[in-house]
Amino acid sequence: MLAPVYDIPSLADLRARQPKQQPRYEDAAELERALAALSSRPPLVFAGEVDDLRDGLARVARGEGFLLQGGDCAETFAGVTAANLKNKLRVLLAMSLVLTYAAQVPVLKVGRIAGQYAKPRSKDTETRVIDGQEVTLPSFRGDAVNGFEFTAEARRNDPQRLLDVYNASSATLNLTRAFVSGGFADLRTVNTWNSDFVRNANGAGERYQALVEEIEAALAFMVACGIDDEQMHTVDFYSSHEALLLDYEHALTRIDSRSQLPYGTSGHFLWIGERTRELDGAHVELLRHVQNPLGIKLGPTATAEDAIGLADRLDPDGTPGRITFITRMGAGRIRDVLPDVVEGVRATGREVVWVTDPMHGNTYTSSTGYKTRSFADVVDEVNGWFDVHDRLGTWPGGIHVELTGEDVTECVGGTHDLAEADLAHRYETACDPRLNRNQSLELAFMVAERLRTGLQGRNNPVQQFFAREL
Ligand SMILES: O=C[C@H](O)[C@H](O)COP(=O)(O)O
Ligand SMILES: C=C(OP(=O)(O)O)C(=O)O
Ligand SMILES: [Mn+2]
Repeated sequence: MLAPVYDIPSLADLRARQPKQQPRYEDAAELERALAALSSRPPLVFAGEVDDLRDGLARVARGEGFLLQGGDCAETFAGVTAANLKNKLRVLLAMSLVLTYAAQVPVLKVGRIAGQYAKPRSKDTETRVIDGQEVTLPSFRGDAVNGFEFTAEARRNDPQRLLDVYNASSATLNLTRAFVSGGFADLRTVNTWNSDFVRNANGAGERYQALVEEIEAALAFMVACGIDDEQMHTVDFYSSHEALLLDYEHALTRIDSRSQLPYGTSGHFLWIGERTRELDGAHVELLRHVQNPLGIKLGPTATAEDAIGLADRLDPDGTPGRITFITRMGAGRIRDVLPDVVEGVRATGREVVWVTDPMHGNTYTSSTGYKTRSFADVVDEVNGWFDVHDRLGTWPGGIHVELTGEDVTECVGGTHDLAEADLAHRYETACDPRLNRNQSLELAFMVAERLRTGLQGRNNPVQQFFAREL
């Protein structure tokens, strides 16, 4: 195993590793000026918050917590509005209430928020037919890099956008902190959002009505017992994104003045994507130096050896809460591929967090030409993931979902049974199709059911409480 590392690698070292998925800029001097400006900006998140999240994830790894991570595939600058953020937080908080009740453990709430502006793409260019002519332009790589609009000017990589990412993330974090501590997250209000959902949710509504009523009764009981208002209405909420752009992440990697240790300060939780997780690559090299909790995406070709190699490189001393494996294998592959990976990692004695991303292995193009996902496939992958963990006795530690609080029509299926023909109605994503508000809540209720049935015999804090001798 490698020794722990306490310095920050140079940008030159990272660039020499020829990292994948990085934008090239026409004017190198302009990039350097933007990075110099970024380097002098204050951190977006603080070491103490990052440590708290890592400690929370250590509890998840032990089966004493659950992770809910969700938000847009690609945040956009235009999407930094109070209404958009409020709706996104609302759906995440509503999901988290149901999950907390069902899992009988605290739920860590982590947004794909305040930094999720850069996208790895499968193709470098995009071709469209315009006025009968084929036009080919660079792919959209997220607002951090270029513009979504299909014009040569918009698709030009612009280093100023890195500063815009910082500003947009800062505004988002500011509002998020205000929302989650200012009464918006009050559990009573949150439960009314869930009852609205079940009331309007066709068949699924009846199935989940009882759960909402139980939660309401539990809340009423807590109030009757005199639980203080503060506990009812403040929650912790963390930010996360894929640490894709090395220029940006490097500029925001800082030595914490108290501990003298390096932290990624662009977000609390950083993850390495499926396309950039080579062991000797620049992404692993940068992130192995920071103290943040790290996510690693594992696709359908991942092996136990890959997972163990990454864990050894990124976490040589086995820090609790450091490693989260986010599996995104696809509904058709999860039951075959996941068991070996989980068993291999478990045999090393590591305690990691196992999370399912049921989105990225289930993308296809609809007959109407939209990049979409079927809610049934999402549910199938989640069920497959639960089946594997239940069989192996490992703790299914959390879900990672692309979602929005808006009533978009990007994924088919769900309570309102969206059809491919409906996709055109409100297809607004800048990259991958997201679950809309109802689909997200339905997923939370479905996960809650699985958590409840899988709880038998599990030694969690609630069960310990009831088992304690009086
Ligand atoms: O979000 C994930 C990836 O960026 C995305 O799925 C890639 O999409 P593409 O295949 O359209 O490039
Ligand atoms: C790019 C993403 O995922 P993956 O790396 O798993 O493809 C994503 O989470 O948006
Ligand atoms: Mn995506």
